Amino acid sequence: MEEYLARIGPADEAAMRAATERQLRLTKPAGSLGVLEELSVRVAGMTGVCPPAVPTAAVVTVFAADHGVHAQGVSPWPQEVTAAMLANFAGGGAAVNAFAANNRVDVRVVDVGVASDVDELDIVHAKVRAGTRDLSVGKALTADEVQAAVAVGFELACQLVLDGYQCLLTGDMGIANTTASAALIATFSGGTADEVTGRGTGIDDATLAHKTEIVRAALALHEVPASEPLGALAAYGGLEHAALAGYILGAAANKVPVILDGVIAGAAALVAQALEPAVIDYCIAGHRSAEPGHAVALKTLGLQPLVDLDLRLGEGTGAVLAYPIVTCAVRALAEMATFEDAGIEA
Ligand SMILES: O=C(O)c1ccc[n+]([C@@H]2O[C@H](COP(=O)([O-])O)[C@@H](O)[C@H]2O)c1
Ligand SMILES: Cc1cc2nc[nH]c2cc1C
Repeated sequence: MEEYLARIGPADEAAMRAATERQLRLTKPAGSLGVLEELSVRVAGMTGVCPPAVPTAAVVTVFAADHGVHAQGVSPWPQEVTAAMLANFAGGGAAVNAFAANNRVDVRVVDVGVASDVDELDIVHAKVRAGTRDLSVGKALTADEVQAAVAVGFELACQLVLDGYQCLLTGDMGIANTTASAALIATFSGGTADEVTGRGTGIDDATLAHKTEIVRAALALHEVPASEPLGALAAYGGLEHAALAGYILGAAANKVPVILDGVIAGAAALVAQALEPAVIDYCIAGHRSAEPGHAVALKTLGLQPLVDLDLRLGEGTGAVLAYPIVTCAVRALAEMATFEDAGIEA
């Protein structure tokens, strides 16, 4: 872990200054591209280059895992749906596949902790254990399991950058993972169980009240302070959250932008931020999920979401939807004429 964190430094100030100055010379009124201007400056800072290369090679990695807390009746869906959806991702039939095809984003699928074995050839088999233990009765993971899952995400991010990807997107699949997300978000934001617990895939009022009680009791049982991010992963899981935290750290270590999806990615990013605050310099919030804990997470992360369309699917759909906004922002900075080029008196 120390070795991973030592590789992460803050964004490049000189590249950001150059990008801010270049934005003023492009053929448009200053500030008229709104949030896209700031986004392009941030990408210059991440990559250390002005103007940065347009990140046309992008990949969304869907980390999948199961959750012992499913036994408490916190999700309306059977656990087997996690494994079934892995086969669907591999077959190209999920929403994330459709969005990715539309936006020319590659899809990688990783089994980091699915309860049953998925035999698909087209997925990365990196199972740390077959689902977490129930976070409502004890620790979800051991310290070694946390470390192993973080390493899966970090090492994969490094490999993807070696493969030529210039932008990494987060995705997740795991029935019951909005419960673990809520506990993690409460830990790092200081929010209450009521504020961070939501309907996930879609539960009724009675199940929401029960799920909120599970989160409240788990927070009281484990009492992990925000200063112990690995302890929080051990207490609540999940294996996909740990792998996502590693993946986000890996993107930052390689100076590559990482576009975050919804509430699961938000929870994982909070873990990464607690481990190394500079990681946020490399994070772009793709969207704001309808799950209430996500807005709380984004506030603590200090990130403004690019898209807000009431999505609450996961899989990386919100990140893939936001990706062309990122390429437009960078392409404008890189390819627009300056007033000088165009012979326009500014
Ligand atoms: O990305 C989000 O913000 C999001 C919000 C609600 C649900 N999900 C997805 O739904 C699953 C978890 O929902 P649940 O109700 O089983 O906890 C998991 O596969 C997530 O990818 C994802
Ligand atoms: C069908 C289905 C697809 C999903 N994709 C991400 N989470 C999901 C949960 C369900 C239930």
